Amino acid sequence: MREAHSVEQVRAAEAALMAVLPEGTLMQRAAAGLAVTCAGLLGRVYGSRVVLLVGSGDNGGDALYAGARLARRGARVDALLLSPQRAHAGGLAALRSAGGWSLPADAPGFPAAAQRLVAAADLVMDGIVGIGGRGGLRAPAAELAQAVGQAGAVVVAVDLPSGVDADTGAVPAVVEGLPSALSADVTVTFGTHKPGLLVDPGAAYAGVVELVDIGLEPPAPVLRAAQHADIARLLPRPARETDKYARGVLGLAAGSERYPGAAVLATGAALHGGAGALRYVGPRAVGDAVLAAHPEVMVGAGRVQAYAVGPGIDTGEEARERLAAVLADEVPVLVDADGLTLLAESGPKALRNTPGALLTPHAGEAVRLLAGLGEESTRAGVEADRIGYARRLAAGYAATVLLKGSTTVIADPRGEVWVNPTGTPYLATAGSGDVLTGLSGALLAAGLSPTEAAVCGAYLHGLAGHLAADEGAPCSASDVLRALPGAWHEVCGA
Ligand SMILES: NC(=O)C1=CN([C@@H]2O[C@H](COP(=O)(O)OP(=O)(O)OC[C@H]3O[C@@H](n4cnc5c(N)ncnc54)[C@H](O)[C@@H]3O)[C@@H](O)[C@H]2O)[C@@H](O)CC1
Ligand SMILES: [K+]
Repeated sequence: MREAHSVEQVRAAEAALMAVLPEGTLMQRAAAGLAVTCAGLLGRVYGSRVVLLVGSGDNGGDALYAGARLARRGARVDALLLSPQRAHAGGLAALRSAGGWSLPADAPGFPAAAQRLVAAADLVMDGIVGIGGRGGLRAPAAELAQAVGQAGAVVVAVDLPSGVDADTGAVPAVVEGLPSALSADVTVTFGTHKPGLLVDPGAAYAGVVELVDIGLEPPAPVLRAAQHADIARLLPRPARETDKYARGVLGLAAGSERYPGAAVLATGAALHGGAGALRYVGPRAVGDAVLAAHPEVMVGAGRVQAYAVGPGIDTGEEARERLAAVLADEVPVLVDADGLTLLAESGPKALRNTPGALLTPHAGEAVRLLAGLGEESTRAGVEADRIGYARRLAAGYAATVLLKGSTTVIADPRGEVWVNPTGTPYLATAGSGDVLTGLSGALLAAGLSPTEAAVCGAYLHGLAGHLAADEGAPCSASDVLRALPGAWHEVCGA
């Protein structure tokens, strides 16, 4: 499990540790880990060319001390001092005594000289700002970031890519064609992950994230991201004596005569979700289409362990009755798509008899659900603060909320938040949500909690998206569906 802590939590944990350690210990631990990663990326340190982008705070100090370690091993290290008067004094002295060079930003001819050094570098270390950064890159850092992007060097961000908001992953808009954040191949982060490394757009800037343990003992995380092993532990596996009913039966109320495809896709995905059986509940003609595609499905109402309701059911009176019938069954329920639009009309009271609910809105549906709580919002507002809105919805509806998007965020009513690390833009395709609903619904029926079903469903769905788009070709929701068994194999080690 990857865990992320807020800047405030990191600062508090750092203060507690610094109170009992000799001064400078934490920075030395950070710099040592950073230098090891950089040396690994360089392969041969002796004779390599390393450029440090050094800002005015301790993030620059980390870069300078790590640069000193590489210089001692024979690398040519040049530090570009973006705030020459405020560069970390101890770090700069260490670099110089190790044989490294520095070039202050106020030196004559700095821009051209700095760009030449960047163009010739094997590795660039971004120590402009870390958790103390506010807002995006400014001149001259923004010009350098552009030069770094055009150079062939490996880019290593120190703690987090400069310009990325550590707590939210937000990256300010591009100004005058210059990047507002540095794009890294590898980020070496200290003590714990920062939320901005796990949430887009920040996550996309961070590249591969490596964690260096510096001994921090932070409290409960503000954000979690599951890994293969976490998902493998949660996924249902049939025991020897199990029968199909013990494995869980999912009731699926999806599709309408207008949108039969949603039912077929959701059913197909549910058959790959680990439940023992599936009951389709809906119009006769849609049931026939479902049966034609998936003969293993039972058609018609009956006893189920969980329901998934909503994709393609439409929003008329008949759909309202279907949703009400599902919610009256008092089993855990997943509500998606049209089901969410209808739920938003009645607000959280419609879920009062439900033992556990999972809501899976995209940003537009989230706006409707928020209106059901009496809160006005916009799509853009939700996109810009995904974690905050997912939390508010989870608390307001007393349900787990899976907010779909470039980074899918899952919040539970207690305020715990997960981000899904496996997403891909290829999943932004018609019917993709129906696949997620069927899959997560089946996991719910198999006995996972709404939050576990959301975390595992989003994870497998994302992996399947990657597998389906493996050749870089656009894929359809049906391709994602076909890739689901491959995603299970990947997670469970086949
Ligand atoms: N907190 C910890 O536990 C540890 C922190 N360390 C390092 O210290 C960093 C935090 O250091 P600081 O608190 O000094 O803060 P930073 O070095 O992240 O940045 C703060 C400095 O940057 C300036 N600044 C802020 N936004 C800017 C922008 N957009 N453009 C240009 N300059 C900007 C500020 O005026 C301030 O001088 C961490 O990210 C990490 O790299 C490590 O040395 C080890 C331990
Ligand atoms: K940085």
